[in-house]
Amino acid sequence: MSVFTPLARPELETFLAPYGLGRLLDFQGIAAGSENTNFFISLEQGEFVLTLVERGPVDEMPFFIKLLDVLHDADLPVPYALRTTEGVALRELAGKPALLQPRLAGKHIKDANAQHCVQVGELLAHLHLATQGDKVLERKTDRGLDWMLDEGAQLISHLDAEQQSLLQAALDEIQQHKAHILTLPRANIHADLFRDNAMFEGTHLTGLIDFYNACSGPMLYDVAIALNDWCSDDAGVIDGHRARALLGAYAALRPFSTGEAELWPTMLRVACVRFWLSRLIAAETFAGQDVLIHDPVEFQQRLEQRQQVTLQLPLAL
Ligand SMILES: Nc1ncnc2c1ncn2[C@@H]1O[C@H](COP(=O)(O)OP(=O)(O)OP(=O)(O)O)[C@@H](O)[C@H]1O
Ligand SMILES: N[C@@H](CCO)C(=O)O
Repeated sequence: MSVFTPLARPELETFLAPYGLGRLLDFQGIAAGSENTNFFISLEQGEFVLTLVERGPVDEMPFFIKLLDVLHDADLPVPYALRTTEGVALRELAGKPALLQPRLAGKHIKDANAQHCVQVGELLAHLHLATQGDKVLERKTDRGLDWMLDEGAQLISHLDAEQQSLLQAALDEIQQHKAHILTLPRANIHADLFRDNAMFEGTHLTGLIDFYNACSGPMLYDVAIALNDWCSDDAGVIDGHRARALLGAYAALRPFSTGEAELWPTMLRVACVRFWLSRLIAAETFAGQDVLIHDPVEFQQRLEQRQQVTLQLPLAL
C-alpha cells in the first residue's frame, strides 16, 4: 500500500489539536494512491483526509492551497486546506508538508458510462472557466513537454524495438508541435483527471481530488488526459459514445477553438506519452516495494490506438 510515511497516534493527536475539531476517534492509512501519503481521519466534529506531500517542491504548496480555495469559492466539489484556529493552512508533519481537508462523499467508479463522462466534461469546463485568462494562477508543470523529451530520451533504451519506434515517433511529434501547443488557450488544469481522482454518488460527481499535478497550461491537454482514461476500452480504443458525451458537455460550456481542433490528435498522443513515461519511471523506482504501481503498458496501448484519430472536437458553427 502507498503509505510512505506511517504515523503514530500521539504525533497525530498533537498535529490535529490546533484545528479545534475535537478528539481523534480513529485514523486509517489509505492504500489507494501512488504519490502521496493519505489518511482518513475521524474527529469528533467530522470526517477528514490528511495528506502528507511526498513529492514536488515544498515551496509550491501555497499554489495548491490557493487554487483549491479559488475552486472551492467557485462552488466546485473539491477538497481545500482547513485552517487551524490561528489561520494556518500549510503545516508540517513527520518532516513533510501536511494538509487537513474535508473528506468528500462518494466512491470511485471503474466502469464509466456516458452519464459519468458528461459530468466529467462539465466539471472540467467549470474548472477552466473559473481560472482561464487573467484569472490563471501560474505554475509550470514539472512533467511538461521538455520533461517528456528529456525522460523519453533517457528511457527509450530500456524498451523493446517496437516500443522504441512508437515512443520515438511521439517524441518527434512533441518536438515538432511544442511551440504551437504552448500557444493554445490556457487556464489552471488538473492534469490528472483519472477515474481514481473523481468520486461519484450514482451518476452525480461529488468530488474531484488530488490536485498535486495541477498547473497552468493548455486546457485541451486536460481534456485529452481525462478522455484517455474515462473514454478508453480495455484495449485502449476510444469509446466514441463516451467520448462524444464528454466533449459535447465540455464544449457546451467552453467552446473549442479551431486551433485546438487542429492539435487534438497530437494532444491525445502527448497525454499518452506523459503517463506512459511516468508509469515507466515509477515501475523502475518502486520495483519490489509495497507501492501501488499503475501498468505502463496501458498507456503504450492507448498511444498505439491514437495513431489514427477519427474522433473530432465538436466546433460551434
Ligand atoms: N478529500 C478526500 N475525500 C475523500 N477521499 C479522499 C480525499 N482525498 C483522498 N481521498 C482518498 O484517498 C485516495 C488517494 O488519494 P490521492 O489520489 O490524492 O493520492 P495520490 O497518492 O496523490 O494518488 P495518485 O496515484 O492518483 O497520484 C483516493 O483514491 C481517495 O479514495
Ligand atoms: N493518474 C496517474 C497516477 C498519478 O499521477 C496514473 O494513472 O498513472
